[in-house]
Amino acid sequence: MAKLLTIQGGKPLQGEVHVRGAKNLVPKAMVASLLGSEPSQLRNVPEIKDVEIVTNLLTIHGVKVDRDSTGGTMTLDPRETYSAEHSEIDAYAGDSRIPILFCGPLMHKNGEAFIPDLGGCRIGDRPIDYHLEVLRNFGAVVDKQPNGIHISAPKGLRGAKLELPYPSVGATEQVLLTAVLAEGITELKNAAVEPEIHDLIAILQQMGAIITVYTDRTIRIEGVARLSGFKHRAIPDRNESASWASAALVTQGDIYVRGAAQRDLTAFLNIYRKIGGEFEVDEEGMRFWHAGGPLKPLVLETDVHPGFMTDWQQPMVVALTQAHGVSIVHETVYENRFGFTNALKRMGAGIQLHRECLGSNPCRFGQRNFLHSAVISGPAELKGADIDIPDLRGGFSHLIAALAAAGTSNVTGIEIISRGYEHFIDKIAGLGADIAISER
Ligand SMILES: CC(=O)N[C@H]1[C@@H](OP(=O)(O)OP(=O)(O)OC[C@H]2O[C@@H](n3ccc(=O)[nH]c3=O)[C@H](O)[C@@H]2O)O[C@H](CO)[C@@H](O)[C@@H]1O
Ligand SMILES: C=C(OP(=O)(O)O)C(=O)O
Repeated sequence: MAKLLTIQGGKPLQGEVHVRGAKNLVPKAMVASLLGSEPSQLRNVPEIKDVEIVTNLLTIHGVKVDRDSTGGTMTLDPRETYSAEHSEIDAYAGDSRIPILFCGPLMHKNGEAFIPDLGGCRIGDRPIDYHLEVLRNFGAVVDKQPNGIHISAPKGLRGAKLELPYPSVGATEQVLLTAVLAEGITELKNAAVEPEIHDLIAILQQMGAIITVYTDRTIRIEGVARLSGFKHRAIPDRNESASWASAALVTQGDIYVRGAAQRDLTAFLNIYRKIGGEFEVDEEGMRFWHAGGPLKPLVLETDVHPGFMTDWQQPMVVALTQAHGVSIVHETVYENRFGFTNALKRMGAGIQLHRECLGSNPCRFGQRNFLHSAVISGPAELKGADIDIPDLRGGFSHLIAALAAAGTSNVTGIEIISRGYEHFIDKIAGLGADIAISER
């Protein structure tokens, strides 16, 4: 039965939440364990849906995955890996984007892989052309099938000179996970350099890989014949941290995020301070609060790292609905990431979407028919509404808006949020929100 979350808004969120390992790193570290000839250990693993999906996918390929019940420590033993049945793999079609990253590791282990159709948030077309192009350059043969792709390496995988058209996070990870055991040297230009990529590189280096990152977005990988296991503590989830920080700001609250790391939030914190949020840092985490006085409008463009991340855009848009004046947000990473603003408008927010680029960052969407710039006029008095969650970050931003709004919101589709936010209902309740869960 589907769950209904009822929120009585208007209470400042106050207290502490604990953020564990990053959704955008942990499942990939789990995939990396497949490359090893020995078991690996991953710490700081959150209980989120994407981890569960990847656990199941690894298990049907013969990897033994165990985790302790509370501490978040996972062991992954890939010594008896085999090719899973298509019918078993099909069960995971449409669930997550991570299966595409099984290509390289499974080809190295089994000579072939079947990858189900991908899921993930519907925030644009999300093609996998860069992934397939780099894999073909390594020598892979790709066969598109009705419900996925079959990929094989009849002549083995060889290092290649590669350049991405855009610094895609997933395609960069695809190259790393394939090149480390490919024969010879791989050079990747225009690579993504997000903190989660650096964490994955640290993991692969522990396993025995030789990887050099240059300052000009070039990554060089010298293939090795064998990799061992790793023991690693996953970096904290900077997107979850930014979401709680935004929740503190919008509800005029005060939240200590245990586990948050300042280093990976630089671009977010600059904007947070400009709009009127405050933060302080200690060894264990970060405290975020509303500094008092009216929030200030601003101009914001999303970008690849080290820019303002696209996954921070949605909670920040909710904060900007409360700023006194007109703000502009130019989304340059995904062509269709403002769908969540429809519900905010129904709640009373003043938001207009435009096809033009309202900003100066180079953007692939300006000459095309995409509503990828937003003009936000505030402050708006938000009112509770019925909301069906459309995607992960947009969905969490709806919760923030409902928590700040006057009156009652009835929220469905909250299962989507558990793909990336661990125990979020308990956390919101623990911060003093007036919420109830029922079945419908
Ligand atoms: C599980 C995970 O880590 N998800 C993150 C990852 O997604 P993901 O790795 O899917 O995002 P990418 O960096 O690959 O996508 C960036 C852009 O490149 C385009 N593209 C990508 C691949 C491709 O083959 N062809 C192509 O055109 C995409 O459509 C998008 O416009 O990085 C995004 C950008 O930081 C984040 O929002 C997601 O939270
Ligand atoms: C877009 C996101 O995730 P995914 O790539 O898993 O869909 C996200 O985490 O906001």
